[in-house]
Order: sequence, then C-alpha cells, then structure tokens
Amino acid sequence: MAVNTRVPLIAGNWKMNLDHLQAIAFVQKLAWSLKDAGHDFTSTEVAVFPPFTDLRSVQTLVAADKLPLAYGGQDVSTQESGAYTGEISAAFLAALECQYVLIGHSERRTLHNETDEVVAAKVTAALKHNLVPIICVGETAADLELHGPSAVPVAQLKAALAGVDNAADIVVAYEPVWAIGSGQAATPDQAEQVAAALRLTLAEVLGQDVADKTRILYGGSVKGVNIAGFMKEPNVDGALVGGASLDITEFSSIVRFQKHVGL
Ligand SMILES: O=C[C@H](O)COP(=O)(O)O
Repeated sequence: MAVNTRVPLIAGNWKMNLDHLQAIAFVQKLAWSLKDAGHDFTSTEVAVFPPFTDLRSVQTLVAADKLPLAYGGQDVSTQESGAYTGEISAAFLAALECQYVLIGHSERRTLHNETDEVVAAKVTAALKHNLVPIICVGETAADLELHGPSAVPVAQLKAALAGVDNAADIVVAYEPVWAIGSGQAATPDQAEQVAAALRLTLAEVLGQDVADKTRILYGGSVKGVNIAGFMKEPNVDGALVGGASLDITEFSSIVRFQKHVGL
C-alpha cells in the first residue's frame, strides 16, 4: 500500500450566492480569519468556487494581496469558442488563473440535463487548458435503494474519464445527492466505502499511480461538527462544501479540521 501524500483540499462551492463586491469582502475576511488562526495552507489547501461574474474580482484580489487561496469556476463549456450563448470556455477560466473547475455537479446534471457524455467532454475541455477538473459524482436516494451506494458514482466516474490520460491531474468529489443541502450527511463509513470504490476505479482506468495521487473529496451537508469524521477515513482527502462555505466561521472550522482530529 502506497504512503498517502495527498494534500487535503477543502473546496467551497458558493453556487449562485455572493455578487462580485460581496465576493471581495468575503475572500478578504476568509483569508484573514485563516491567517489569524495560524492555518497552514500547505498542509490543507483551500479553494473557493464563486459565480462566473465574481472570478475577475477574486483573481485581482488574490494576486494583489498574494492570498494563498485557490479558486475556480462552477462549470465550463464543452466548446472552445463560438456561437454558444451563455457558455464560458475553459480558455476564459484559464485566462483568469483559475486552477480548478467543478464538472458534473448534481445540480448541473439534474437542472441542466447534463449527461455522462457532456461531463466527459467538459473534463476533456478543462484538461486541454490545464485546469484541474473536480469531477462530481453521486447517487440519488432512489439509486441508493435500487443499486446500492457505489454503482452509480463508479459508473459516472468511468464515463467522465473517457478522454483522460494517466498524466492528468484530476480531483473526484463524491456527493450523494440525498445528502446535498439536506442537513443529513452520509456517515464517514458510507463516504469511505464509496471513496474506496472510486479509487479502485481510478486504478483500473488510469493506473495505480494516478489512483494513489488523486484526491477524493466528500460533499453533502459537511459542517464544522462532522468534518473530522470524514477526514479520518483513509480514502477521503477533503470536502466539497456548499451551504457552510458561505459562513466564514463555519468554513474556517472545516478548513481547520486538524484541530478537531488532533493531527
Ligand atoms: O457542492 C457542494 C455540495 O452540493 C454540497 O452542498 P451542501 O454542503 O450545502 O450540502
């Protein structure tokens, strides 16, 4: 068994919250609050995912104040450029120095009918522009009852990796749909079971080295009070946080999970 050298990642998905002015104030306060608390950004990486209209403001602030925060888009187009009204290309995100992009979030899959093929095309588009895709997978409550916990997330991951080679830097986020915004998080055991299955899939498709280095996040009602349980699991390398990422005290407490687990 390889030694785990994966740096935990705590990612805040703001969804459709905070305009560009609110984003500036929020990111500034978040960085100060973590700095004041003595957070070591090299031991746990922190990323935020603001709406597209905030990204230029966040980029300017992060660059000017040299903030140790990563950021990225919540979605990306499958297309390079052209007549695609409302779409945002991977090249545009790269030009704003985004490091990451969320792809295949369940809200995109359900509200915008994103298929596995579309998700795979978005992953390919992101990698082409050196963005690290955070590939979101997860089962609904009905899937869970019909197929058990891992079948749907594993199938979604396999489909998303269609155009990925084993040199690619990717992150996987396991987000059971039933746990998102419900206040009812999966148990650490449940998250670990699926994360382990996802890592096996990464090994099958991309090789053991990629599986060993790829971070797998858990998402779905993560809070300061439950993060430690997830982070004790060997295959969970961080969290994709929705609602709690909009509260600086709560998000900081999640980022500083080592405090709770005594690491
Ligand atoms: O992207 C984040 C997930 O949808 C989780 O959202 P939540 O933390 O509000 O449950």
